[in-house]
Amino acid sequence: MRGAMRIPFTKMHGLGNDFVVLDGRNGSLPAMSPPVAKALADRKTGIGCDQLIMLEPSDAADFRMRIFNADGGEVEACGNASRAVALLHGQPARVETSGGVIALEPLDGGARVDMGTPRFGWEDIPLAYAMDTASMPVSWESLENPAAVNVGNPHVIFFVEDPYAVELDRLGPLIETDPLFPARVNVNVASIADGAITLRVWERGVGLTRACGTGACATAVAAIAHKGVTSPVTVHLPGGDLEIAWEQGGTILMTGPATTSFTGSFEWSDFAGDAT
Ligand SMILES: N[C@@H](CCC[C@H](N)C(=O)O)C(=O)O
Repeated sequence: MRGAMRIPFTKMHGLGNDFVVLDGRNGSLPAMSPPVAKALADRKTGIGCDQLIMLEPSDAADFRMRIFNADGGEVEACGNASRAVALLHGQPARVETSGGVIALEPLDGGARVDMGTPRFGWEDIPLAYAMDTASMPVSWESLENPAAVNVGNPHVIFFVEDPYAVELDRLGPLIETDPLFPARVNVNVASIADGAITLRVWERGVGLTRACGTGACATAVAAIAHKGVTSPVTVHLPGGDLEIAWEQGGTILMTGPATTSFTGSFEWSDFAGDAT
């Protein structure tokens, strides 16, 4: 068993989607694992967050960002955390994620992030079998014919009259875990009015969040590609607004705020036990 090891953290959020960020860019931190991430994310017995973000050295970019959902699962991308990390880093950077290399540009009070190129192939989402991802021939009660887009992580998008009339807390988990999505999926319900998008998201591995950056990117891309919406587009989320720009064949630019809430430290063995 190791001796005491105190780990500093920064608590941050993007539009109320909140993160515990552990800065191991100099290689100083012990290895993160799903059970430790889940314990730290617990809002009653841990620090509490939607995503645990671990920064590590990288051979492919300026540093690496690893993303763990509150359920402990490691995932490929997180738009809001990317802006938070841009704020923390304080200068432009290329960042390796398991969903691809993204580019951060800090702005006053937030950041612009190049989230890379969206993918539309059914194998890219991934789906369990071939189908049209512009209007999928599937439904869950009143939610039907979603679009699917992978923006580093997998999303389905239902365009509806009123996203706030959808029982997303009940339907979200059914869709997230449907066998059609072998990697599970993030579930977006959106409406379009006056050239802008209103969006709510059931996040894979978390549940309802106040905002989802990749959800905003995926929904904006689907709206531009399939619904005639013009880029750039404002996406209204429960926690606030993001601006998303995308042209066919190009990369997605996401602009929005990020905030540091507080800093602190914890004892590694309180969360990792004897695992290290
Ligand atoms: N909150 C995030 C998305 C985090 C990952 C997502 N829940 C997944 O499982 O893919 C964002 O701002 O993009």
